Amino acid sequence: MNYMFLLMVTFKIIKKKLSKIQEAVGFRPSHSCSKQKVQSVWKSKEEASDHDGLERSFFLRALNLIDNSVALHDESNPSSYASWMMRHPSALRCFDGLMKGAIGKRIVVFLDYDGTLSPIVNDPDRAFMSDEMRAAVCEVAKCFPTAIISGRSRDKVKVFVKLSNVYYAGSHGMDIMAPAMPVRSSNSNGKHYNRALNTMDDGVPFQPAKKYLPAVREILTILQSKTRGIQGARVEDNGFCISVHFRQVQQENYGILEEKVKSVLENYPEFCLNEGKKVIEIRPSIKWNKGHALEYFLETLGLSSSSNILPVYIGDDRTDEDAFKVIQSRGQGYPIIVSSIPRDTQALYSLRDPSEVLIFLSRLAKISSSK
Ligand SMILES: O=P(O)(O)OC[C@H]1O[C@H](O[C@H]2O[C@H](CO)[C@@H](O)[C@H](O)[C@H]2O)[C@H](O)[C@@H](O)[C@@H]1O
Repeated sequence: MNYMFLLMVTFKIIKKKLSKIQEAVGFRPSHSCSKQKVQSVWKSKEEASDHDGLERSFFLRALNLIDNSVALHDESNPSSYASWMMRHPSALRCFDGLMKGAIGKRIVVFLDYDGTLSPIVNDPDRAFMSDEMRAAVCEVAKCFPTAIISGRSRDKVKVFVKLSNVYYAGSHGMDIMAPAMPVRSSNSNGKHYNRALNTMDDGVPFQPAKKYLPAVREILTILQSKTRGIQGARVEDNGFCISVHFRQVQQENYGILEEKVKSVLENYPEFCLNEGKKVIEIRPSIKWNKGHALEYFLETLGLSSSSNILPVYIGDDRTDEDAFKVIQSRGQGYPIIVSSIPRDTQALYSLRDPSEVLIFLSRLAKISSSK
């Protein structure tokens, strides 16, 4: 009796908390997004993840709500997040179905870093992943070939992840350390692909933008000096790409910063700009992205032409859409977006935030070890 009462009170508190968060996030239907709206949606997500994400995750974890679809149902605005979730259902809610679909197939796991394995934070140098997350990724990698594909430099993401049994690609896939030779896999015999990868050999680098490296270095130096006067602006060396962060820049200086970056790039026509989460990303204009990196890994793993492979890709950023598209066009695999707001995406499934990614990965590892 007391237990029931306690449970009801806790549930009410959480419901109240969640509705406050939903208000703060300002859910909007994705189908009616104009360019302007898309930008403000991104802004809302930033605010939500910065202020409310951790608190909400704490509450969900405290209740051990693995399937939170009920708690997330927005009754006052059924056309927004709830309808988006109908089109991009929770990968946790669908977990059993997804695993049924994976029987007899070889799962290969691809993970983005920022916003997926680690929460978005103000200081890019402090975007640490939790020990829990590291352990979950490690367990997954023992069961399935696993690669991290990040916009960061490969070295930096490796320093954050600190695992030796995963493959790494940095610079949005332009710096890959791939398996030295196709990995021979055991016949899955109708079971999940569970070839353990306990250690990683040195691998072979693949760097399709290598010839642009001297220009990247030049641009980096120029940008560092040109943006020095803008308080909060930060230039990050991502190997073959550069990030100019404006998360801590006063809003009235956004335009000035953007103009400076654009003026530098006028002298480097072979480079292009993309906007990420409060970051301008500069990269060589070559036809190579996270989707190509995914295909490259499959190729070097010796799995590319296999009809029964099942790539699972989890990511939260616009650059991850290229990988989602590849999975969609292969017609095999699970593209999963990490988002707490409706977004236009090629992903088929969703997870709200890194805390849900953690639960998903933990379940994935358990499923395999229980086979
Ligand atoms: O492909 P990713 O691994 O997701 O990398 C994309 C960018 O992630 C990082 O920036 C983002 O996360 C930071 C830390 O949470 C945050 O401060 C920043 O505002 C976000 O944009 C990274 O620092 C960038 O270089 C990557 O391009």
